[in-house]
Amino acid sequence: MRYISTRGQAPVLGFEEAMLTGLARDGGLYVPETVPVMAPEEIAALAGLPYEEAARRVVLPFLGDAFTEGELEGLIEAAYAEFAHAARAPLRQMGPNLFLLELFHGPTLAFKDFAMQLIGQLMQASLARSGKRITIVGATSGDTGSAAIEAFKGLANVDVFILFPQGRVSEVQRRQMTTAAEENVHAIALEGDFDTCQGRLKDLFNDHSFRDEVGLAGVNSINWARVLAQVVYYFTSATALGAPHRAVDFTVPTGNFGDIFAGHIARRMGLPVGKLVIATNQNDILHRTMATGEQRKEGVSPSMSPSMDIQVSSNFERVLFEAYGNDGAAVSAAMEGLASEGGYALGQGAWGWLAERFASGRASEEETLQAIFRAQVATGEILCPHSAVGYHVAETQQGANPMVTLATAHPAKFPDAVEKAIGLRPPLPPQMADLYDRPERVTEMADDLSALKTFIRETRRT
Ligand SMILES: Cc1ncc(COP(=O)(O)O)c(C=O)c1O
Ligand SMILES: N[C@@H](CCOP(=O)(O)O)C(=O)O
Repeated sequence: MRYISTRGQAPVLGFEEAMLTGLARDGGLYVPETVPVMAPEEIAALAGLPYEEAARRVVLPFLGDAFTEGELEGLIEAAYAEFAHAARAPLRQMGPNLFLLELFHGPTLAFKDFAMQLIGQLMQASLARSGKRITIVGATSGDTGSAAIEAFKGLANVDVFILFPQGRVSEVQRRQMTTAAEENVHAIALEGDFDTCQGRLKDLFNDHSFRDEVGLAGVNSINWARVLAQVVYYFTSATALGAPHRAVDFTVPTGNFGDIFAGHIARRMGLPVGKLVIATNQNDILHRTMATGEQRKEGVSPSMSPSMDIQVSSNFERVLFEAYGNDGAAVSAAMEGLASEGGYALGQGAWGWLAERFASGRASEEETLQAIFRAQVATGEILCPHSAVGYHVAETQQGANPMVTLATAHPAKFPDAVEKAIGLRPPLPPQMADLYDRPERVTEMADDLSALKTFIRETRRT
C-alpha cells in the first residue's frame, strides 16, 4: 500500500511511515494511491459484527505489511476497551427515516476518540519496534486536543504539545486539556483562532530542520491514519440499516473536513452512500464553496459549536486532489491562492465533480438552539451544538434513503449552549465529575512561531 502527497512533490511512503510523518514534506497531505474496494458480500458480512472486528476488516487493506493481522486485532481491542457503550457507535432512531450515530462514548466524549485511541495504539507499537521517540504537536478547536492527551499521556517516548485558541473553546474542553497531570503533556493557549493554531502547526512541519530535530509527529487529521479509523463507523452504521442492499445518506457536522472525508472514502470502498451532506455552522466556508464554486475565507466568527469554528479546512485539500485528477501542481496553486489571496475558484470541472458527490447546508445559531430543543422534545435525546447543526441540516436534506446524522460530541462538553436551548445543564459522566476541582496547567503564548519553537525545544524531554 503506497501513500502519495496531494502536492505531488514528497516521497511516496508506506502506511507506517505516512502515519509517523504527519504532514508531507512538500506541505501536502498523504492519501492512498489506490483505495481498496470491498465486494458487496464482504460489506454485507459486517452487519452485526462487534465493532472491533468490523474495524479490523475495514482498516486492514490500507496497512500493507505494517502490522500482522494478529497484532492489529490486539491493538484494536485495546483501543476501544475503555468505551462506555458496548456497541461503541450506537445508532438511535430520531424519526421515521432519521438516525443519530452516537460517536461520543469514548474516554473524552467526542468522535475524535475513535481514531485517536487507535492511532495511539498503532504509534506505540511502531515506536516500541523502532526505539524512537517523538514530539507530537496538535492543533485543536477543542476536541482533538483532549483526545490526543488521553491517548498519549504518560508515555516515556512521546511528548505532547497541544495548541488551542485562547478563550475559544468551552470550559469543559479547556479543562480536559489543562488538567492532565502527566509531565509529558503541555497545553498551550495561543492568541488567535483555530486557523492560527493549525497554521502554526503546519509551519512547524514545513521547517524541515526543526521537524527532524524534535522528531515531530502529527495526530490531527493531517495524519491519514486518523481519517482511516473514522471510515469504520460509516460501514457499521450503514450495514445496520440495510447496506449494501440499500443506500444510506449521511449528514456530517463539518469543520476540518476529516470526518466527512472518511465517509467519502467509505463510498469509494464500495459502501452505497447516497447523499453525503456537509453541515456547517455560521462559519460556512464549505457551504459557500459548494454553492458558489469559489472557496473564500472570511473571519472566523465564534459560535456555540466552537469545534467547527474553522475557515481553513485542512482535509478539503484531499478531496480537491481527487477533483483535480491527482494534479499536485493544481492543488498547490489553489492552496497558495487561499494563503496569499484569501481564496481561489474551484474551476468548473472540479466544482461539478464535488457537486456530484457532496451536498451541503448550514445552521445559524438560532437554528442550532431550535434543533437541540426539537430533538429533546421528540426523543429525549440531548444533542451537543455540533450534533445539532448536523441534525438541523439532515432534516432539510432527507429523501427516500435512511439518513444518518453524526452526533460528534457529548452534550456535557457544552453545558451553556444546551442550557440556553432546553434549560438543563447535562452532567459530566462519573469519571469526569471532579473536572472542575482539578488544578489547571497551561502556557499562554502570543502568536509567535519562533517563541513556540523555542518552547517546544526547551520543554520536550530528550
Ligand atoms: C464535536 C465536533 N464536531 C464536528 C467537528 C468537525 O469535524 P471535522 O473537523 O472532521 O470536519 C469537530 C472537529 O473536528 C468536533 O470536535
Ligand atoms: N474540530 C477539531 C479541529 C481539529 O481537527 P482534526 O480532525 O484535524 O484534528 C478539534 O476539535 O480540535
